[in-house]
Amino acid sequence: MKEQLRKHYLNELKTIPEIDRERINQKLQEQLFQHPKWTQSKSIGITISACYEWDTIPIIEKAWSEGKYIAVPKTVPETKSMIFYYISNFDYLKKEAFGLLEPDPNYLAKATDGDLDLIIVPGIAFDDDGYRIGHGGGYYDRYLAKQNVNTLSLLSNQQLVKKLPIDDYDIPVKDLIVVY
Ligand SMILES: Nc1nc2c(c(=O)[nH]1)N(C=O)[C@@H](CNc1ccc(C(=O)N[C@@H](CCC(=O)O)C(=O)O)cc1)CN2
Ligand SMILES: Nc1ncnc2c1ncn2[C@@H]1O[C@H](COP(=O)(O)OP(=O)(O)OP(=O)(O)O)[C@@H](O)[C@H]1O
Repeated sequence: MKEQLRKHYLNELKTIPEIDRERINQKLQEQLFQHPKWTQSKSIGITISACYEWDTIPIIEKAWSEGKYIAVPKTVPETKSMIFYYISNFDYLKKEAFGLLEPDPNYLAKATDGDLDLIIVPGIAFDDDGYRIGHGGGYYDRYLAKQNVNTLSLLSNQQLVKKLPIDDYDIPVKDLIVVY
């Protein structure tokens, strides 16, 4: 069920025309930068976006320009866990599984639990309650199970579903910014 939904919505995302993608990216950023969770957060955890994901690069640059701290996740496949590392430029990133860019721990400082004021959670489909389907690694569910941190996701209405199937371990995102 989840696997089918994941495939379907991933395909939807991949086929959004470039012109719409640009407009949605613009609006997501506009709304994010006005959001109280953004303005009130000093340290933000966010991924480096892959091609079909919403562009996080301008978001990271904006954060730096506002004096915020940015931390990006490195996945630990053995334990299916994530560790966030602070970055202040795009120099120390490495291509890892699935072509995702991850921080190089040899050069960067770890964010300790409780450091981050806000985590911007990636996902493929979401429902009104903030439940989400991601890439299927369960990385965010495991991470968010360990600590109660503010979370927010960015999505287009094409990614919004009335009701997703929920498993015991699923942890909903607290706020959604949806662009129509
Ligand atoms: N840009 C970006 N970075 C991100 C994420 C993301 O969604 N986007 N992640 C968001 O979580 C984490 C990486 N997510 C991953 C999710 C699944 C698998 C993976 O190994 N998938 C296997 C099957 C998983 C399994 O065996 O259960 C596969 O697809 O074959 C790897 C990384 C952290 N970084
Ligand atoms: N807190 C947890 N403890 C143990 N296993 C978990 C936990 N959370 C998720 N899992 C496992 O992770 C797997 C993937 O979960 P799910 O399909 O919800 O991932 P996802 O949310 O789509 O992925 P991601 O969080 O990486 O974007 C499930 O098979 C589940 O058993």
